[in-house]
Amino acid sequence: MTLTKEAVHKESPDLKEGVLLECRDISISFGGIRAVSDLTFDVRENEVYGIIGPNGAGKTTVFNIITQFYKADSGAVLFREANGNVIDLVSLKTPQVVRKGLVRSFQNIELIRDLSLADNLLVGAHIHFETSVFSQMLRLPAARREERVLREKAMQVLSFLGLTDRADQLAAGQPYGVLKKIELGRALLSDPRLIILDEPAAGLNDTETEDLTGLVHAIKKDYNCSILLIEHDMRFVMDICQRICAMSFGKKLAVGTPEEIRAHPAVQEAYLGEE
Ligand SMILES: Nc1ncnc2c1ncn2[C@@H]1O[C@H](COP(=O)(O)OP(=O)(O)OP(=O)(O)O)[C@@H](O)[C@H]1O
Repeated sequence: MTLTKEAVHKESPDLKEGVLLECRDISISFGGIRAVSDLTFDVRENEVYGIIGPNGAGKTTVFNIITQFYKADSGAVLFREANGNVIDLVSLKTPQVVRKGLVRSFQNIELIRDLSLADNLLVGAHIHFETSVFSQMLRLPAARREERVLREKAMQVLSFLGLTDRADQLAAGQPYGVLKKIELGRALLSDPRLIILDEPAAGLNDTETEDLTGLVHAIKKDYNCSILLIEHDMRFVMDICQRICAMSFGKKLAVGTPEEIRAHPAVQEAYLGEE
């Protein structure tokens, strides 16, 4: 029996129209510390959404809960798949979450210095291979075909990033801004529905940060995906996000547009200084 779209929705957890991801009442404790406490927020389709908060507010823990690296003590992480079906990610393991189109890029760049930028893009793409490890090892035709398609896709991503000229250059010795772009490129290679970025502007100079702002806008438009980010650089967050969730001590202080967050008294007190 084939299920109609309506039937799939009926059996799925409920998610508001236009919402891609919702963390619903998520909580987690480590020992006696409640790192995240009954937190609810949602990210819409094709939205850039920021999470801000002082050190230890629980931001990274939220990312770890979304990607199922940590299992929440309670709550749900609802996600709309490409076919419209809504699932609770809590029932999945991290690699399965990645296959659903949620990709995370880390604050620490993890590139292989002695590989070209193109090859660095392809590292990690193996998770999306359809062919078996066996056929990849034996380099059977199907595996070779798949590798060729991925390589072409990597070249498209490099072109999008403005790095075609550097495709064959080693990662070693590249400017930090270029390495950061390759990190982002890895996420793009996997047809993401949601890209999760941990402090993408950390360590970038002003020009590189401006460049990244343009790139995030272009990703949203050309790849038609959403971006969820943690960032301490307030100017960058305010420039780039449609909505922001401000956290403090594991709890939500406020959600709103950059203007609303900037003007929110509790947020001013917590992060921006009372002035
Ligand atoms: N695996 C863990 N074991 C024990 N405590 C943890 C663990 N992960 C996070 N915590 C605690 O949870 C709290 C929230 O940490 P988290 O790293 O999420 O904060 P953050 O907002 O990302 O901070 P920062 O901006 O400094 O990265 C902190 O008190 C931290 O020590």
